[in-house]
Amino acid sequence: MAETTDQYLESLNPEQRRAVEHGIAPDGTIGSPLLVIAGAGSGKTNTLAHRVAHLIIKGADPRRMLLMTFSRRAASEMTQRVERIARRVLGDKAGIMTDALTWAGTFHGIGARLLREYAEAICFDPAFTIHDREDSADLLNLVRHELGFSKTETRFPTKGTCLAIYSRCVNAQAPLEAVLGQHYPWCSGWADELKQLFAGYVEAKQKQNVLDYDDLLLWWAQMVSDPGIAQEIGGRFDHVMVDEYQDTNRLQATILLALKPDGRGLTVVGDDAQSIYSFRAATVRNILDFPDHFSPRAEIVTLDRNYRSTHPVLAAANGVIGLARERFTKNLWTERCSAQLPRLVTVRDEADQARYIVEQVLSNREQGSRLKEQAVLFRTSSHSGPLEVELTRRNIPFVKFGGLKFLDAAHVKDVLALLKFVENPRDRVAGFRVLHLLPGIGPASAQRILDQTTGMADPISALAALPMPPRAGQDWTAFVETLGNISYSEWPADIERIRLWYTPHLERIHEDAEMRLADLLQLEQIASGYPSRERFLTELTLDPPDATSDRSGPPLRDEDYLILSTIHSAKGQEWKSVYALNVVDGCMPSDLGAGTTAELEEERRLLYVAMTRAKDDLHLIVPQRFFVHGQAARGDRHVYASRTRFIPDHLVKLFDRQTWPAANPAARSTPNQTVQIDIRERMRGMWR
Ligand SMILES: Nc1ncnc2c1ncn2[C@@H]1O[C@H](COP(=O)(O)OP(=O)(O)OP(=O)(O)O)[C@@H](O)[C@H]1O
Repeated sequence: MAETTDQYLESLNPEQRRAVEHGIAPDGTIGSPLLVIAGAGSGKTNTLAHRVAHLIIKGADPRRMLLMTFSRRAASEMTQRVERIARRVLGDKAGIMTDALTWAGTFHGIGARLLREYAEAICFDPAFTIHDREDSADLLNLVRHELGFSKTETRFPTKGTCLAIYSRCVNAQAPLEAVLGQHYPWCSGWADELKQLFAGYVEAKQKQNVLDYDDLLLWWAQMVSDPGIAQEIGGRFDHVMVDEYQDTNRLQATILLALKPDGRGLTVVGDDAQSIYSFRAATVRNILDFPDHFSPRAEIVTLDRNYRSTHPVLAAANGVIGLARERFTKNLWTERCSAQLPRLVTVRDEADQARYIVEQVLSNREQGSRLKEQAVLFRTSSHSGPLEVELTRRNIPFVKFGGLKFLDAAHVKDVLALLKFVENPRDRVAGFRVLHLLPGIGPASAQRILDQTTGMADPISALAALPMPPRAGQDWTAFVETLGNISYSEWPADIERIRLWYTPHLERIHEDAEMRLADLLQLEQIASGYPSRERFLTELTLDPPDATSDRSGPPLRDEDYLILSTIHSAKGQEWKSVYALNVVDGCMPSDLGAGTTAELEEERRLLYVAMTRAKDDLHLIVPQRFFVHGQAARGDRHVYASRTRFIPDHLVKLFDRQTWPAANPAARSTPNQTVQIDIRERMRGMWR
């Protein structure tokens, strides 16, 4: 039976309830801005979902709500939660109302939609395609060659570095010189050339009608710098809500302020202690400065009761974050008691680390805990290698999040490139990739073909009219025919046509064609869930599916499997048991992140994020030696490691310290190190 009063709010604590009910007046006037500082596991997601549901129940129009989350998955989970809450009052009408929440998505995704809608007002062609990071680096590289910078005597920064510099300037809205000085001092001597390169890059993008990731925010920010457009877009939404605000950058803050200059109807939620995306120029200042942008100041609600973790787990996490240099949120508290301290486990090396985890995971499963309730977290995707081998050997299914993405695979990129090329035939990066697939067409002829066609009014017809390249033969005819068919076919039939065209090339290029073909079928499956080619390409480029089931084969949805995830991808999630790999200096903090104080602080927050994912059971594992990653495939360089500096001696008492396996001298004697034979000497002796 439907609830009549606000019973659905009764499960909330007083602070959560204050955040949910803030500024909702019976006469429908829109309330003042709200900042919710929500500690880990304090019910941030739950609170935001209740707020949206409460707004809908009290009569707000879901079509006039803009809800921005960190990933598309988070947006759809949020919408489902809203529906579940609203259903208690609205019954079946709840589904209709939440289906009308069409403006829920990521900042970049929403930006892309608005730019298409307002393209005319900003003199832009709405049929633009979006370059992912790799496409952007390729285009930048092309411009770098054209300007002759790749042939400089001293080494010009690589395409990846150039893109990172460009991206930071754009997102942090900082001048090139400042970015070079602060983050890339070794590139400071190239400031003039980099400026030329970036100017050329911007020109190339415009000519080809492509935008990169950063452009989606940059163009959006530029668009709303026009007060008329800002008012028009801002006026479409009564409520603008942003989750994970600690991981937004300056451009995103600029956009929000332009949409809602007086802050009415604006809600942002976040936790400064979990800010882990500064490499994307996210700044924790956004959340700290938010209240003072408005007059009167934004209302602040702090959620500091943690519902997720037991007291000992939380005490250890509080201990780690308590040593942070700058802190704004208070310590979290919980009522969940337990006698089990988190474990700090010393193992000999990464192989033992993997064995320890398997032993624990299986013993938990024996005791009734599903694999899915357990997660192994790591700083960098490559750290899980030895564990993946052990899991595969022991037949334990797992799914890995973070690291290599499905869409990074060459064959998936090939198919998407053709789709992108049909969508926007001026996109030279896509065109180049596709032409390069044809036998007999090398880089020079691909460039020549694009030169002859991309400037034409109808590049695809122009391409079809070109004389057949001498060495391409029948492959050329099939290609041109396919292009023609796709540009007129109905979505999602296009993608099947492309697969049929691509299959012989796949078989020619890759030995393991059969496996790769399975990925393409999966891509087709994903595509059928999107209403149009444009939406499919946009959404997929902006927020690619990130699970790879690696060697274990793709598990079915309702099967049980262990979760492996980078800490970054574990954001917002929780598990009964959590195992953190390589809690040693060099991994946490990572060697790469141990430069500046700010970087080091972010590494500390990463460990905090990992620890606060655990509900009952937390294992931090410290291998005494580990292999240095990034060396040649079978390199065997290893280093001796020490416990992370983020857990100094005085915090160790918060943990149950263990050594695994328990010392057993008979079973595991260390090799006798006294010299018995000197083989090197023998070898030399052979030639004397
Ligand atoms: N009022 C409440 N009463 C009981 N349980 C709650 C309450 N609010 C939240 N929880 C529970 O607390 C846990 C954490 O909630 P949620 O995932 O919303 O936290 P979060 O703040 O988003 O966490 P994080 O920022 O660490 O990702 C969930 O299991 C949720 O069901």
